[in-house]
Amino acid sequence: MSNLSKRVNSFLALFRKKPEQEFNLLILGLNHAGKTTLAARIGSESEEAIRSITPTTNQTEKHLRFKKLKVCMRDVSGQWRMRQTWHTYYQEANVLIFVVDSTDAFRLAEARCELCDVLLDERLSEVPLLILANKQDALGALPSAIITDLLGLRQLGGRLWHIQECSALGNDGIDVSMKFGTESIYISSNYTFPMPDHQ
Ligand SMILES: Nc1nc2c(ncn2[C@@H]2O[C@H](COP(=O)(O)OP(=O)(O)OP(=O)(O)O)[C@@H](O)[C@H]2O)c(=O)[nH]1
Ligand SMILES: [Mg+2]
Repeated sequence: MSNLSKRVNSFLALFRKKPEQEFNLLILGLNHAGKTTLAARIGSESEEAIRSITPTTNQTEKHLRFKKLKVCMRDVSGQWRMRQTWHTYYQEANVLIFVVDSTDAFRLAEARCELCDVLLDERLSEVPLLILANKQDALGALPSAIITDLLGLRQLGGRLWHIQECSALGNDGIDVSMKFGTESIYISSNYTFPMPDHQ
């Protein structure tokens, strides 16, 4: 190729559309926390489908568009023996969503241990963390301030994190949660597109 055609080619390349990047949201948490219900809610599934969700056996992936971003949501099982497979999804994660059942005070210590383990992994060291204090519609749900203490979130240091009360089943607090999700993608990946408005 001549020098001239090389230069023309590189000039034209400036105008070619880059393939759109897809961002990975990894949804973790203990079994029964509400991860699949959340994923179905974000994916705008029907009420009937959302209310007939059963425990996850295989991980599921949903590709969708959220606030102008192309997103892949990974929802994995929180059953004890399946937690050993979580690490296989760390490498690609851009945002980690950790769902807790706010009504299950007894299992918050277990959730804290699992979360600690997850956050110790080097592959997630730069990944923003969104904690969802789910099931706020249910009687006895603990507020996010108490869950923050019980999970030891104030000791997270420099990591970008946020805790949000929500009800995946009642569709409450999901939009505001995802606002953190998308903003943290923009911040952590230096994504150059304009920030979307969140109306
Ligand atoms: N009251 C209430 N129940 C919820 C909420 N979110 C989920 N649930 C219920 O909690 C139960 C477990 O929900 P799942 O979404 O299957 O939980 P999961 O975290 O995916 O569980 P695994 O797949 O076993 O890891 C279901 O009966 C849901 O209907 C919520 O916001 N409020
Ligand atoms: Mg599930």
